[in-house]
Amino acid sequence: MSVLKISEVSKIFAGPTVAVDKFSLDVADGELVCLLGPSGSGKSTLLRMIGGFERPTSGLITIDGEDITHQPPEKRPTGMVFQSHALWTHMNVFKNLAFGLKLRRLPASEIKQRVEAVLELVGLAGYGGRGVNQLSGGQQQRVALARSLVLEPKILLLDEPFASLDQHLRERLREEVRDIQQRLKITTLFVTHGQDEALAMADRIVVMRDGRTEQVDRPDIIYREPQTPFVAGFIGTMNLVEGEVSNGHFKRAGFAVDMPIADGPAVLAVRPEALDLTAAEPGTARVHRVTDYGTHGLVDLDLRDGTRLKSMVAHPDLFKPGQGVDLRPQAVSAYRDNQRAYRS
Ligand SMILES: Nc1ncnc2c1ncn2[C@@H]1O[C@H](COP(=O)(O)OP(=O)(O)OP(=O)(O)O)[C@@H](O)[C@H]1O
Repeated sequence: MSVLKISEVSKIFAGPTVAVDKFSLDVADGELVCLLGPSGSGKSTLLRMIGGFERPTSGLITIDGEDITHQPPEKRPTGMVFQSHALWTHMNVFKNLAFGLKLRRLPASEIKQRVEAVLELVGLAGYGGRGVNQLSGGQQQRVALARSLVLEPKILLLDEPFASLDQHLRERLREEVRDIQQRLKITTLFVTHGQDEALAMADRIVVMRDGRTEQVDRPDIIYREPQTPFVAGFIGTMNLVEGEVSNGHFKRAGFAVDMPIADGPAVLAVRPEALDLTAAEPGTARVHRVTDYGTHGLVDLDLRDGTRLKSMVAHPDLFKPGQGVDLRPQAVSAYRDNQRAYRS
């Protein structure tokens, strides 16, 4: 059952800049959807329109069937956590969380009980009396999350909430948020430009480009079956090779792959882990560099025209710079302009 329905929503800023361009999406109850895309692709603008902090130029947003397109933020059943958490520094943690509940005129005993429960949920039990400035960055971000959760929103909106934190803490917090989200079964939209974050957390990923959807799918499908060269190049490491298809073969500088599509220019996409190497002289390609990561190796290699590819290998010690290799791609996609991927 879809809870949130975004239909043909656009936002055009003066300029004019089309930040979001006829964007549509249905989000199911309890789902966590990541909006992923490069800087300027319209992720934050879209989220802000759902939260009521930006007015759509056109289109419709409904929650549980109710049109909320032009409702002010405080009237919507949404809670938003921003990158800069904007906690009230003159109030302690408890007061930060209690504020919104007081506005709703809840009895003091219920406020206390709800604040304590949510502090427990975000791993900050007993921190109510602390000043906000006495907390670490990660703890402040947990308080910001708690401040949204305590109001029991129907939909949680997170706009790069961990962007200012270091890598280690970011990974920990995203696991915590995923746990909390699943425990509460709260429908969540999460903006990030971290692909790892999206792959690790999301039920579905929306890859955005220029205010539009490039692909919406489960993370594993986005990774394994990117529908466009843009998605292929944006998520994970991908070898993208421009070449020509003729007589059922894709060709580039002596590198040939069966590709039973019509003749013409095409882009071939193959993941490093799907590009097997065997030693061969002179071979189709030459090893440029070998990097041993302990668990696996990465071989940088050059086709005869200098096109650089990457291959992931189990035994990096088998390869040396300057050595010739043949390439055996296991799973490839090929793209034509404006067409869906062909896979073999
Ligand atoms: N208030 C504004 N006035 C004018 N243009 C704006 C405004 N806010 C955003 N934009 C423009 O709209 C486009 C989308 O911006 P948005 O912040 O939504 O992208 P984003 O994908 O969230 O980027 P980032 O990852 O850098 O936050 C950009 O071209 C941006 O410059």
